[in-house]
Amino acid sequence: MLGGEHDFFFISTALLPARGSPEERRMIEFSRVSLKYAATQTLALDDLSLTIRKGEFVYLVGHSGAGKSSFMNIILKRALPTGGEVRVAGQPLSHYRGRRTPQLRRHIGTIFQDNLLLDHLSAYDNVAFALRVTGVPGREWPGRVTAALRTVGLEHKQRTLPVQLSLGEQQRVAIARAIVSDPPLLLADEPTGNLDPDNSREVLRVLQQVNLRGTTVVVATHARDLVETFRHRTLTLRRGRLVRDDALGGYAL
Ligand SMILES: Nc1ncnc2c1ncn2[C@@H]1O[C@H](COP(=O)(O)OP(=O)(O)OP(=O)(O)O)[C@@H](O)[C@H]1O
Repeated sequence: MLGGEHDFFFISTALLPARGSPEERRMIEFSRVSLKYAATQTLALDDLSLTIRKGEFVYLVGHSGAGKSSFMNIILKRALPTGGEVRVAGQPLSHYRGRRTPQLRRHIGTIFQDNLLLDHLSAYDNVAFALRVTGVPGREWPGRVTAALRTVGLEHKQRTLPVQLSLGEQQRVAIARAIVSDPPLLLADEPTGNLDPDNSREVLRVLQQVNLRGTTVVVATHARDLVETFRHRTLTLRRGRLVRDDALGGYAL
């Protein structure tokens, strides 16, 4: 799948690395990136350099305030770096200005804590909503939505409203919504924040399954037990700097 159907991410070819080159296998590249929030003069990211390759599953860990959400927000262009360069799928983020910003976001699935479901829509309609906003033809919705809900084990709850679902189920609907458009990149910020251990492990299993289908997955988390149980490369941030990069995983805080 990599390099196949995910190629649609590569919009402008003029600026892109040559096919098959090491550069082409990179999904996220931060080169000496800084982010200072103007209002508070907080240096949230400090000269941060790192690379995440296509198809990787990576944890981002660090104490509260270490810069994990800021890292995600830069990738989504919710925050602009005050220094350095960021590339996503080989494309400099500066390429996605103005009306191109939605093009970028359309190809990145997000699972954020504040990513609430729409209360008045069923699980099915919440997931279909993601296809509607990305312009997928209506005839494709039933098959894709059902498949996404099946992936998260909720095929039988398609017509259920969020209020009638448990927190864990709601989180799984949010995951289905994030993966239904088959994004090449999935960013999850504390995806198990409000969940009990069983539901947290279930969410991790689903994210791993999505990763096995070719999606690059980045998970920011405080959940030490999950990082230790489901081992993947783990990047540790401290005060906006990368202080550890453990290829074999492990929680070193
Ligand atoms: N919009 C903002 N304006 C000003 N400062 C901010 C803003 N967002 C974050 N910060 C500050 O930037 C630093 C990094 O915050 P960030 O949210 O990236 O950390 P985090 O690692 O995600 O923390 P947590 O684990 O608590 O979610 C913190 O000092 C925070 O107070």
